[in-house]
Amino acid sequence: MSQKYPNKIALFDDDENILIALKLVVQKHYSKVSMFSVQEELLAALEAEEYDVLMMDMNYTKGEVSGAEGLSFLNELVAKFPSLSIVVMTAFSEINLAVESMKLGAKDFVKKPWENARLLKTLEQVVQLKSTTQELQKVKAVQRMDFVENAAELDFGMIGDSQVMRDLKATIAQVAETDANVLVLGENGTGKELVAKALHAASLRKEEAFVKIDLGTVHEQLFEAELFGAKKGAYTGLNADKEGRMILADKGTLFLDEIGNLSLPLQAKMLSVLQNREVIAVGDTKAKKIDVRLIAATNMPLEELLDGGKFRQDLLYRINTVEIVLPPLRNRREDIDDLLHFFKQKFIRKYKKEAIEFSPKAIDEARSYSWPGNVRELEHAVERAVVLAKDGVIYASDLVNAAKKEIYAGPGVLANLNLQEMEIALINEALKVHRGNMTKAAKDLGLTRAALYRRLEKYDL
Ligand SMILES: Nc1ncnc2c1ncn2[C@@H]1O[C@H](COP(=O)(O)OP(=O)(O)OP(=O)(O)O)[C@@H](O)[C@H]1O
Repeated sequence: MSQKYPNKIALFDDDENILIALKLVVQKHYSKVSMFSVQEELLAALEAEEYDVLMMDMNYTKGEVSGAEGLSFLNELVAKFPSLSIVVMTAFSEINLAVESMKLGAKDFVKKPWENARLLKTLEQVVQLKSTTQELQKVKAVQRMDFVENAAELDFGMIGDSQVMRDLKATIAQVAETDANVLVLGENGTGKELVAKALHAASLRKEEAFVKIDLGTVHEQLFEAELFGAKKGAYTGLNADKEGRMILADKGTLFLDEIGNLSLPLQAKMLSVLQNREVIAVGDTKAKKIDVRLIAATNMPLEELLDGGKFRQDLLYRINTVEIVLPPLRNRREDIDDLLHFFKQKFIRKYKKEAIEFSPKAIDEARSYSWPGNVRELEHAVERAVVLAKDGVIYASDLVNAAKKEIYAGPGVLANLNLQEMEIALINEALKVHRGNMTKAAKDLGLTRAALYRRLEKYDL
């Protein structure tokens, strides 16, 4: 290295001799190197100006050997300065401490006594990694904004670079221009509607209407009037002709969501409309021709849909010329990071917030969480975390734990309906979320501290 890197490096050790020895090695290669031996001074300096890398000794307190104090200080630094890259120094025998530090968010470690060349190599790699990540993030952020604005030309506004997502985008591009009917399958919140819109936006019908009908919410008796329209006076209270939504979709795309909810009699009606490509409004005698591209979606697996004759096979064959299956988020975890950052930026803009970062632990936990509500759950979790974020950091407890808690209390997902067992489960969950903090757990549970203690005793928790 002949030239100096323009990066700012902070060195932290309570042994001044070590600090000086370190500085002598590092300052030849970096334009600014500062030494700190007192925690408070280091914190003040990091707050006052931005450093790129901090190299810190994990056993900085004289006589302190467990490293616990070092870990807790590291934790504080990671949370307070998420964009600072931290390299820890540990004694040769303390590989566990180095591993623990990396888990908490340190970028690398150097063993003491150190070899100069190795130490500089580590530092150089960390600095380079940091600038590459920053560059990539910038490029990606710009690209993503374009995706949203130019969905059809670019990436359909669909975030995710996993193999599954790449294949999906290729399929969309391939199928969109044909007029083939498409059936989109996937759990709730996996992005089925987004796929339907992408198909429309990339199709030759993109200038025409995209009409969504949620079959889960259309009232059985109003189905025909809603879909096919109704003539004035066809039923009490109808004082003017009512345009059916299928007519609105003429020449465009009709998106039938929750197709699995359609009753058998309505399936028969739908089938005849699709076969004849015409609808008859309620109270009318004349049929109207319609030209729609049909996209249907359901969160039921196909076998379940067909199980026990709940869904007509002939209708299925009409709507599933092409099938697109969206896997749950837990099966494409590579997309989680991209989604987290995308939604964070989206909500920072929406709520006009200053820069916000995720703590490394928040990202780690988000990567391993199962996201039963898929992308929608992740989007909501990030939105809530952005709104509530303090000091520009989203912690794991604000993101994943909060999401888990919401799911836990949500309807239809309870493991069982036994009140006592649910009470125990909720108490355990609250204690976990608040890391054993009784006051906060009690508040969340809607109990006084005393009432919580009584229950802990009662259930022997
Ligand atoms: N790959 C993705 N990139 C960006 N946003 C996504 C992605 N997938 C889903 N979303 C967003 O997640 C939310 C849920 O997606 P969408 O409504 O398309 O899911 P869905 O499968 O149709 O859900 P449901 O079955 O509950 O109707 C939407 O806000 C959508 O924009």
